[in-house]
Amino acid sequence: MIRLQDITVAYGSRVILNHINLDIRDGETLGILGASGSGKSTILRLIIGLQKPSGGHIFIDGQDITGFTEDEMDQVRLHMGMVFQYSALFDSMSVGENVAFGLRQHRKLPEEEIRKIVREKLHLVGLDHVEDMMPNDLSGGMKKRVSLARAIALEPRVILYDEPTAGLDPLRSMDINRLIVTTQSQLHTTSVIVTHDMESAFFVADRLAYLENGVFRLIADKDTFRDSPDEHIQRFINGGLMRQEGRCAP
Ligand SMILES: Nc1ncnc2c1ncn2[C@@H]1O[C@H](COP(=O)(O)OP(=O)(O)OP(=O)(O)O)[C@@H](O)[C@H]1O
Repeated sequence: MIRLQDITVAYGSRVILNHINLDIRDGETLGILGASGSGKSTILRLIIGLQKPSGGHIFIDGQDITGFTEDEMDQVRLHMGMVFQYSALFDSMSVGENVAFGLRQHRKLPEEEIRKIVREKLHLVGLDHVEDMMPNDLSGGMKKRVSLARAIALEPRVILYDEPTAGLDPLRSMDINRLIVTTQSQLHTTSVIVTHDMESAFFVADRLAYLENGVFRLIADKDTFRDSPDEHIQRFINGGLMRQEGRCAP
């Protein structure tokens, strides 16, 4: 389990996260929602150790990782995969090299074994025979798939997704949503997804957490969330869905 306990993040006097608590259960898919700038990506950065909190503690499987050194965090990160907002592939490396990157860094495996794993992971995300292509030759949806293949190459127990459907058209977004669900069920990962995309959130997540003014206004299973009597939450849900249906300006 991942536990954020009494976490505060502040930049000078500007408080982004204000004593928040969050438990992410093993094997669940948690969606984190909230307005732009509310601190959603900050939560992912805290979990993967790219950022330290100003106060509070982060536990992973009962271990307090808050004060971990970079070397200690590297060990923790071996069990985590991250799909970044804009895929964040290395443009100068082929698709195969991108997916193999973590394997080459962390596993002493024969080249043939690495190639086999790369093919397997690319196959899992629905991409065959693309190892020799360069990222710039891929569509946005394909880049996201490669990014996911790279994230799962080391068979992580936790996958963090930052806006996985951002910039994709509705059909490609749904492809990625299905892939997130398939990946979760095949690898039994714990997944955390930061998104603005309400349709995606309701499709992939078991629970949803809504961040506002530095605190969680609501954390609930998705049916409870959808039926919340909180008008603000309803406006957020309906606003988001209306935007996706093109019924109001972004
Ligand atoms: N290094 C920094 N110095 C000052 N403020 C920062 C810094 N990094 C992030 N912030 C601020 O922290 C807030 C939260 O950022 P974060 O990226 O977590 O938001 P978010 O909810 O993921 O936003 P978006 O949906 O737009 O990606 C933002 O208002 C951002 O401007």
